[in-house]
Amino acid sequence: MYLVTSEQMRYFDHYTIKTLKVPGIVLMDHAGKAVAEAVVKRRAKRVVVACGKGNNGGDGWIAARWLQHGGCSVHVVTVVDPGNLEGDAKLAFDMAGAANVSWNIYQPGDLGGSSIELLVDALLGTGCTRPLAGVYEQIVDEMNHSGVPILAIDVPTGIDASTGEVKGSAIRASETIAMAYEKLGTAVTPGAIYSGHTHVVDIGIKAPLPEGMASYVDPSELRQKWGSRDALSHKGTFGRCGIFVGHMQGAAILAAAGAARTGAGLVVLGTRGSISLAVLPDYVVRQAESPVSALEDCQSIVVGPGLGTDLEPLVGTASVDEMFSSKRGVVDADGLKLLRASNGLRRLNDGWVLTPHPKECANLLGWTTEQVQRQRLTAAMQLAERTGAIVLLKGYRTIIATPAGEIRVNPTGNASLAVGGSGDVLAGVIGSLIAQGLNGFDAASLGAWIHGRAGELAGAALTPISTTASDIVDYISRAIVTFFDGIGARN
Ligand SMILES: NC(=O)C1=CN([C@@H]2O[C@H](COP(=O)(O)OP(=O)(O)OC[C@H]3O[C@@H](n4cnc5c(N)ncnc54)[C@H](O)[C@@H]3O)[C@@H](O)[C@H]2O)[C@@H](O)CC1
Ligand SMILES: [K+]
Repeated sequence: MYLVTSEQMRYFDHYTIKTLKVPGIVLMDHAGKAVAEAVVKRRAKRVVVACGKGNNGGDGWIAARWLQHGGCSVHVVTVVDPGNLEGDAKLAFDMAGAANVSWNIYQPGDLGGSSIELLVDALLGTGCTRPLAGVYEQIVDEMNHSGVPILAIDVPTGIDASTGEVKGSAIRASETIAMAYEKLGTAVTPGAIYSGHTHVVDIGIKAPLPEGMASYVDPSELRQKWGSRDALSHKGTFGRCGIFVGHMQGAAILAAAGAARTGAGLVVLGTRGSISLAVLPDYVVRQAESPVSALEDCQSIVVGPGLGTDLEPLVGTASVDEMFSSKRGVVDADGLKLLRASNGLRRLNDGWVLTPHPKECANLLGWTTEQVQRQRLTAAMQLAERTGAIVLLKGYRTIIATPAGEIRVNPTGNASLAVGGSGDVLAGVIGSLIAQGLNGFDAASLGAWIHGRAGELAGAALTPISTTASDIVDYISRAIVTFFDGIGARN
């Protein structure tokens, strides 16, 4: 399911109107009618539509006309004098006016009526380019404080439709009706939190799609790239995934369990010391002065889970430098510190996947954690560009970015994943997929999807409260079953 930026949406609108000769007002009529249908589905009878000055406002006027046509009690509050509307928005107002839709120019306090059942946000859409101020800020704050559910047209007002940034006030919608495509800014946080449930409606827009469009992680696309196992396969077919084992061995063992459950032919634990866990029948343990040499023959290496203080002796060593230059794998947790300490933020190849949480991402970029959380998409893209690696920025709606600027957003996962060790499991899952031959982008995307789905399933069975990282490992198999069935997939 594609996710589009404002600029891409403008191009699609333009192409449909200019090349396919579909008048803009026809598209707007489909948009407004779809909104009216969504309102009717919610059984709301008394509705107020708040309209702005652009085409998003035009969608609002059309929705109001259709609602009136269907017998709903609807009223429009507009922040601009309709006499100043232009183009299709003006036509939309004329149609609503001819149908006797009631309206007034917004005055603070207008939305206090206790009988309103639903507010429709048609203030700003993909054209919102700056923080809200003045009357827009006033009406948005009043709508948010009204206690009435809000249905947003296309994008909640105040959200940057391309990046998901919220620079000031913004509508907190319970539902968003997106025209033609969901906007990237409502798929990633913080924008996603403001959008509620997002539905996409077809309004007749069609255009050639540019290469490398952003999308949700899509099982139907990844199913073609992973998972088929014929009868002649053997453990060598599915790669060796090496895990660096530092002194916090539990974390590395969780990564190893994630790797094994996701199908690596062999999981190799490389350690400088001894491994105290008595029996580990599923893994090969190799001891060597340098864990890098112990994992020399592995197709992927997971560096970080549980590395702890074992990090210092590795910093700046030739074997670590050589590993980052020539190998592929996953760098997580303390591995990210090792990466930073070894020649600064060096350039890697895109067979490496970095899996920072927001604070680790902030440390790598020299930002604050709050800055990363405000600009998650930009942060992930910048880190990928600077390092040359794939970046998976953890958190709700995990973002996966390539150095070339490609983006995927993971739709799976819930609060069950917010537990110690969960990230170690994810690192192992991705390392395993790289060992099996997936490229870094696909491995990170599929790994995030499987890990998130395993968390959802574990949480559903055990409650998110008592789900542990080991439970997430135990549910990986069931997540893989749903991956192949399409159950639980967003699209
Ligand atoms: N033909 C089309 O282009 C179609 C557009 N559609 C709708 O139109 C929307 C995009 O329309 P527009 O490009 O007119 O954009 P908007 O309706 O989002 O508004 C843009 C206007 O608001 C102003 N503005 C930007 N940021 C502001 C702020 N913070 N405070 C106050 N004013 C601000 C801009 O200067 C511009 O005048 C989409 O989101 C969608 O809802 C749909 O009806 C489908 C067809
Ligand atoms: K809107």
